Amino acid sequence: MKVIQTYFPELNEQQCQQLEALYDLYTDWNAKINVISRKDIENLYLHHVLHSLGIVKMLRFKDGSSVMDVGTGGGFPGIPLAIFFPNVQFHLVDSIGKKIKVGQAVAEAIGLKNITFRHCRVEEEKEKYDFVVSRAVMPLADLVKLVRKNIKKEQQNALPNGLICLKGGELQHEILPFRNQALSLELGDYFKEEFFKTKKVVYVPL
Ligand SMILES: C[S@@+](CC[C@H](N)C(=O)[O-])C[C@H]1O[C@@H](n2cnc3c(N)ncnc32)[C@H](O)[C@@H]1O
Repeated sequence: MKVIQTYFPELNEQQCQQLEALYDLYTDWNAKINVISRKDIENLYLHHVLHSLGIVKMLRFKDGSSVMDVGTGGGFPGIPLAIFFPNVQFHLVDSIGKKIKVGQAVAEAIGLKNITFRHCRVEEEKEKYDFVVSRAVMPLADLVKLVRKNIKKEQQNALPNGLICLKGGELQHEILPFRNQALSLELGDYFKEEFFKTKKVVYVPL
């Protein structure tokens, strides 16, 4: 948890308490329904919470914005982002009902009010949002195809509406079709831990 406060000292007491509570909640839920690799639960804050907050380095969503997390699993990156941006509305979708149940239980336990959940495939979701976020769900080109319908026309943020993804490893070929519009950030430039050396945040306006 300390690592989160080191990089985001602006978090208030309520946000810190909510983040703090995640460890026990995910440890308990993960023992019943696997949403994080079991040996990785020890690294919850570094590998999952801080990684999710990497999206903040690309864009600070304006109050009143709406964001959909596609393939959220147990709530990443949606839950850490909903804690970080209490005045932004988040909608988390996943095609596996059991995983959505975990996210819902965690959000309820920490009293998150700015979050809704839906058990569905993103193909079925028709609502529109300012941004879509995602981690470890599908190749960029597939995601772009599926979520274009979910992006609002009206703009209110510092970047035009679009998709912001957390990606690892070699990305050149995935980004190629979008190279003229996409922006990518190396998370290693912001977070010094080894884990982030290969991690990137990619933005595609839609
Ligand atoms: C590897 S997990 C990643 C979960 C979470 N984003 C994380 O980083 O911990 C991929 C998730 O995407 C979901 N998923 C894959 N295709 C999907 C689709 N078409 N619509 C909704 N969810 C999908 C799967 O059910 C799975 O929970």
